[in-house]
Amino acid sequence: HLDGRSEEVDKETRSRAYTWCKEFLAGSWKLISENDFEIDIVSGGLSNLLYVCSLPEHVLSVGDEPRQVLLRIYGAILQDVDSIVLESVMFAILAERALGPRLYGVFPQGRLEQYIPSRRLMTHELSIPETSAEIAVKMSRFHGMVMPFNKEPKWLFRTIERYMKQILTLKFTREAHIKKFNKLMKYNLQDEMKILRAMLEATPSPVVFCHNDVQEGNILLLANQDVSSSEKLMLIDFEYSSYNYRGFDIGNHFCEWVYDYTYNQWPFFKANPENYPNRQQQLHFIRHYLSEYAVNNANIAHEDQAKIEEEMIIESNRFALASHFMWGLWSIIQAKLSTIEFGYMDYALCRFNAYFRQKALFA
Ligand SMILES: CN(C)c1cc[n+](Cc2ccc(CCc3ccccc3)cc2)cc1
Repeated sequence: HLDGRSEEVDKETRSRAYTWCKEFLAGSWKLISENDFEIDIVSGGLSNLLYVCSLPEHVLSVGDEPRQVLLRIYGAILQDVDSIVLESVMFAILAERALGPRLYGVFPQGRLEQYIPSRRLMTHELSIPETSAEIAVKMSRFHGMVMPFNKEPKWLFRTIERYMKQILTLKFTREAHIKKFNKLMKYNLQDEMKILRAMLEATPSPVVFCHNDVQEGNILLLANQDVSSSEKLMLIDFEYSSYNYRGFDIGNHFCEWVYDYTYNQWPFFKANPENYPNRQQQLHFIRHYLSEYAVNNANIAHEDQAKIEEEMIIESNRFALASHFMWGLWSIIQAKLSTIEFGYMDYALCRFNAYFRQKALFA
């Protein structure tokens, strides 16, 4: 946009947004005219459309109404209604417990959220010690929450089984896909799924409320926080959160140190396997994760603490296998279904190669 103005928001959206803000927000939002109402596009993704709505400078606040809000309009990809309901309940509870953005309005087409001046983290920032320590504490707080959802740890293998079933029905036509798909099928993934399930059933891991996608794109770096603050980050995007094994959230996060999704040429991701956290970096994360609990039972003896840390390293690295396996399957499906320009089949191959390398180390 040559003149630096953000792209125009279409009239229809503008007027719906104005009405939602007028009806759901209090104070000066009721007093402004549609002309005064300011709205800019934040992201026009496929799943959700995001806009920032603002009061104009010359309109004074009446009370403590927010001067800016994030308008989320649920995208064309109609997720089933009950997953929207569940996700909205989850978002509202996390908001009330200050573990996520505030929630100002909920309606069938979308919702009004706190607009948080921030940027998303980049892959290379995950390994910065202070950043990694704060991610561990935020994950630990997330895991400490009691949520009104099913507490049976079904999500992991139900999801893997669902993806596996979908894959068996897929028919690839593009030559490039067929070659890679056949390579993947040589891995005999159905037998491998049984081996993985047996290994994880033998790996104790507490069932907690997991985020399930703690990657750089889902971690906000809050603006105007001073550098030394340990409250600089916020976990967002809870659409895949569920009760699940603690080890999955930690192991999956460790895997995400390797994959940079901002690579701007084919296959649009860059894998750096050498970036997977080493033992010292894993211990750093796990110690900060546990420090959140330690406040409660400070009297853990030194050697017990060392034993707990050692077991968590094994637990996390075994569940990292489930992350490779699940997102590898997910990516094969996306190679068929998605219209986004991304090397999903290459990504799947990458994750399964990592799976077999990691298995040789930690199985
Ligand atoms: C469904 N879910 C919670 C996940 C699915 C896949 N992954 C791994 C992953 C993450 C991001 C991507 C890249 C998606 C993308 C596609 C096009 C352009 C930029 C990013 C691929 C695989 C994590 C979580």
